[in-house]
Amino acid sequence: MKAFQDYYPESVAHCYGCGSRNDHGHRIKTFWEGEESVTRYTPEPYHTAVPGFVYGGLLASLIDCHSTGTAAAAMYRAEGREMDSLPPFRFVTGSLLVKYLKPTPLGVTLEIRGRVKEIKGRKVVIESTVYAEGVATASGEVVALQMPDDFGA
Ligand SMILES: CCCCC/C=C\C/C=C\C/C=C\C/C=C\CCCC(=O)SCCNC(=O)CCNC(=O)[C@H](O)C(C)(C)COP(=O)(O)OP(=O)(O)OC[C@H]1O[C@@H](n2cnc3c(N)ncnc32)[C@H](O)[C@@H]1OP(=O)(O)O
Repeated sequence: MKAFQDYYPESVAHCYGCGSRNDHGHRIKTFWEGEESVTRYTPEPYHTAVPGFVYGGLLASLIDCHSTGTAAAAMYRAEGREMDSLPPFRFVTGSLLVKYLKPTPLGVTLEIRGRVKEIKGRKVVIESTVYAEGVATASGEVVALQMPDDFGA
């Protein structure tokens, strides 16, 4: 089964969090499970905050890219379109709010689960939660915006 990120065109697949063409990045893979999107990721020992626990910046990065990918996939779903149909939906992060609920242990596979909170025009709001062995350790809200044609101009 193809992940959301496998549909990103090669020309924009360089993102540190989710680009398949970034050898140094996290290269997350996200899939639908019913109404929720799911990413599974196992942090490396060097992703340490204090010994035994995951660095919060990594968790923010995972929530960010999990949520922007979910935003794009949700927009395709809302319009009843296949994810390889044109024109592509490209989303960037407008805002990212992370709440660290409990220390996140290293050495286990994390599960990030996302839900669509709102779709309005070019804006999609996604709520995502990080689970470690079934315990919610961080939650986030991402406002994702369709990338303007003049992005970076
Ligand atoms: C399933 C996939 C299928 C295939 C997909 C195909 C292709 C995918 C292609 C590429 C994927 C590429 C990369 C991977 C994806 C993500 C990468 C990870 C995330 C990042 O690492 S990405 C870098 C960090 N990111 C930036 O570098 C953004 C810099 N910034 C801007 O480029 C503009 O600032 C922008 C575009 C954000 C907004 O500009 P704009 O002109 O479009 O906005 P506008 O004024 O029209 O507002 C419209 C509505 O958004 C609300 N709104 C506006 N700005 C907001 C904000 N900041 N926070 C919260 N809400 C905001 C307004 O309040 C209004 O809301 P309302 O309608 O409710 O009033």
